[in-house]
Amino acid sequence: MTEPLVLANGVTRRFRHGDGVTNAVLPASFTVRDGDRIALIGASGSGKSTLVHLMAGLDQPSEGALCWPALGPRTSLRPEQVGVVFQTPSLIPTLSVLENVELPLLLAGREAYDAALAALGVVGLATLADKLPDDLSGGQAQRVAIARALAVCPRLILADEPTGQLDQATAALVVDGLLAFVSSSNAALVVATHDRTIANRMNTTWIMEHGNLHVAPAEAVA
Ligand SMILES: Nc1ncnc2c1ncn2[C@@H]1O[C@H](COP(=O)(O)OP(=O)(O)OP(=O)(O)O)[C@@H](O)[C@H]1O
Repeated sequence: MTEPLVLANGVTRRFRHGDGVTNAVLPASFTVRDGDRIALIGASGSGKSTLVHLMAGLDQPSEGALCWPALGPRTSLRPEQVGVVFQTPSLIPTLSVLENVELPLLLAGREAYDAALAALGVVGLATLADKLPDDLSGGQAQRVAIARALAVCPRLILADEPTGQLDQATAALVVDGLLAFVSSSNAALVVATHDRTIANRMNTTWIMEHGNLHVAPAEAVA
């Protein structure tokens, strides 16, 4: 078996504010492997985004061990090893669709044009390459954000409520784009979502409840 992409053992995240403390993630242990398709579901405020940020290396645990055995150290994860898609697409308005998708490739010193066009093709938007973000619908903009995260071919895609602002039909298209990519590359996908329809399209469901993560038993961190 190949090394896990993410390995967590007893990971917590606490936020202090004034005299109070929020336990956003209580001790959580889990593994993410190539090809996994995980839905992370739970009520608002249950800790999903906090967990996604930890898995992306955007944040660090208060306690516990979190590592990326197959990917390398936390500081080297993005954008090439781990692609992150947020609820709002945050495209650069003065760049074309294609240029937005090319950006992480150029920053990584890689060939950009063909890879960006291919990523747009995966999400069904190659014909919009020359448009500006303002010319796109919300769903199209989100699919461009997905193409931008996928263009570098990361082995792990983390999507935090990627369809939170979209109607059901558009949300399905966005998920089609994500699944098309992971099917073609064997990348792992973790999607935080309130939407059971989307969760049902993944092959594993993790449940967050008041900071408690319910998953299959995890491997111990060596
Ligand atoms: N930077 C922060 N500072 C203080 N508290 C925070 C911070 N980030 C998150 N929290 C708190 O941690 C808890 C979990 O928040 P989180 O955003 O992870 O939940 P969520 O399940 O993603 O919610 P939603 O579905 O509404 O996005 C909440 O009580 C939230 O207020």
